[in-house]
Amino acid sequence: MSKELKEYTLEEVAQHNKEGDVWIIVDAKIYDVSRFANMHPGGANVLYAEGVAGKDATQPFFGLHRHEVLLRPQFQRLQIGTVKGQKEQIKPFAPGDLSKVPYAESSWLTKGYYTPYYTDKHRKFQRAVREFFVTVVQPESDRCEASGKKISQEVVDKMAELNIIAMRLGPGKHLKGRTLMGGIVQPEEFDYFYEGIVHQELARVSSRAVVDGLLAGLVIGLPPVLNFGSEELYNKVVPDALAGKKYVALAITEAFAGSDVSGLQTTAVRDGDEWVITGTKKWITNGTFADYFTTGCRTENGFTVILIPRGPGVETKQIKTAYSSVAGTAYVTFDKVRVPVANTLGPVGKGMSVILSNFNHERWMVCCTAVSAQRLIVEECLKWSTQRIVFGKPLTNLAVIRAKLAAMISKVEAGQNWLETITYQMNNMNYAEQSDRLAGPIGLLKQFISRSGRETAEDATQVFGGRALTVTGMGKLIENFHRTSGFDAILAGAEDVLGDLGVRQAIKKMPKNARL
Ligand code: HEM
Repeated sequence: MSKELKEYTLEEVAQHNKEGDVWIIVDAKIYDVSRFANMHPGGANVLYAEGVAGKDATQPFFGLHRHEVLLRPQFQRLQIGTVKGQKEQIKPFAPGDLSKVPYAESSWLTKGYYTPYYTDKHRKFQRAVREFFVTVVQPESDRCEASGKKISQEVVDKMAELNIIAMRLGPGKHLKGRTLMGGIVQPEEFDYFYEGIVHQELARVSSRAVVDGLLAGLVIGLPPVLNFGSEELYNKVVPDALAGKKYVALAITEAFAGSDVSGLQTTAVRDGDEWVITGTKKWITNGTFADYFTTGCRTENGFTVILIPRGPGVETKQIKTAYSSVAGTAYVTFDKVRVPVANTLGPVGKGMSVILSNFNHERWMVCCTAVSAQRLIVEECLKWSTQRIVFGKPLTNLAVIRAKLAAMISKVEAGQNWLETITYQMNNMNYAEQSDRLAGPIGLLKQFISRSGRETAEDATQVFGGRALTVTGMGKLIENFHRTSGFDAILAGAEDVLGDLGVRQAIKKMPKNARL
């Protein structure tokens, strides 16, 4: 703040206690709200009340506002001084800083705790990623969550510069020769723990819809091109996609069939060197702005995946969903779209294995973002229940509130620890081993995390009360999480189906001679 701030005694502040001349103290800072009172969203009279006008209103203030209110430039300007002999206690975080609230960070990021998985390089990487997300992505994320507009090209370009888009696809040949996060980690060292950090940090600063809007379609739609496309197709599509210049969506689900991929009705009929594709796709993340659609099609001898560029015959329509339209969720129609046969991804008729190969990574990614979003809710609830005074005491004095906190902390810690065990397995297994041994555990983990998320959303709503029902204000993160955590239970495979998959895989592996 550039203007000179004077020091005043409590007695001096107390003189300014009436309409037209009101000062208040919040955390040792003195605000002249005389002119602001009539514009105050909470009304003028609350500022003239006894115990507020001319007084230290820190406690009631934090019962009604998030700290960020005071950091907005238009309100910072209201500060005229500080209280003599007092120092502010509630300081904003520097971008990149870790929270000191218990359980607000994973244990590997908490001072005094140890980890078998992460190194100091992971820590350095995490700090850089958080700093970037907090300074560049978060403000844009907040804007786009509210407006429903696509994330700006400027932010996408900055992400591409650091190769964050490429890193969201995990370790692999697509990272070769790239400078990752300014060179903190070399492409050949980049493991799934690094990738997990990117997903988890993204979910700390973004709503569920923004996590998806920030090119989640590409993260799930590009791997079939990377792994199954011809070299020519790879060169045509991948560099532009990873540079954030072209967007990709995975177009599998239909109104006719979701988790039951074999029931799809979009058809591709061969005509010389071209496929002619007709059908519709629903719930396609990033579909409204995608340039390419990695599309599941029914072909003569089975199911085939084909990359369809946006062009004649391709139409996309925004679907209104419970979360923000920043995710670009679309209804896509293909009307006799002609695509070169060279755009086929994997063998004709063997598309199921192309799609299935994608699922584990996608589900693991949802586990990363979902568990991180839950952790943020735990932090919100811990902060709120210690600062909120009811019947003269903090909310944490109530055993019923502490029981809710215990439940949500246990769930997030269980999810995180299981996630890290699976991530470690992914680092040590080749692709075939991962498919064989991890599809079941990842399905079960995703079921556990998404179910825990909804339970935590319910508990958090009870902790925050009415504040959890408004889109802005104290409980805004709880409201958003409560409204959108259900997406984790559906996208990338419905929760119940995935739980069942885990059990079916286990049954398949039961030893023939196992008996009680
Ligand atoms: C520098 C001083 C203050 C500023 C800049 C300020 C600003 C705001 C803003 C922006 C809101 C809208 C809600 C939000 O965005 O969180 C709000 C709401 C409100 N404010 Fe203030 N405020 C100040 C002081 C106070 C004080 C001292 C009180 C009373 C003790 C108060 C009582 C309220 C109430 C009752 C609401 C409505 C809360 C709700 O809808 O839940 N404000 N204020």
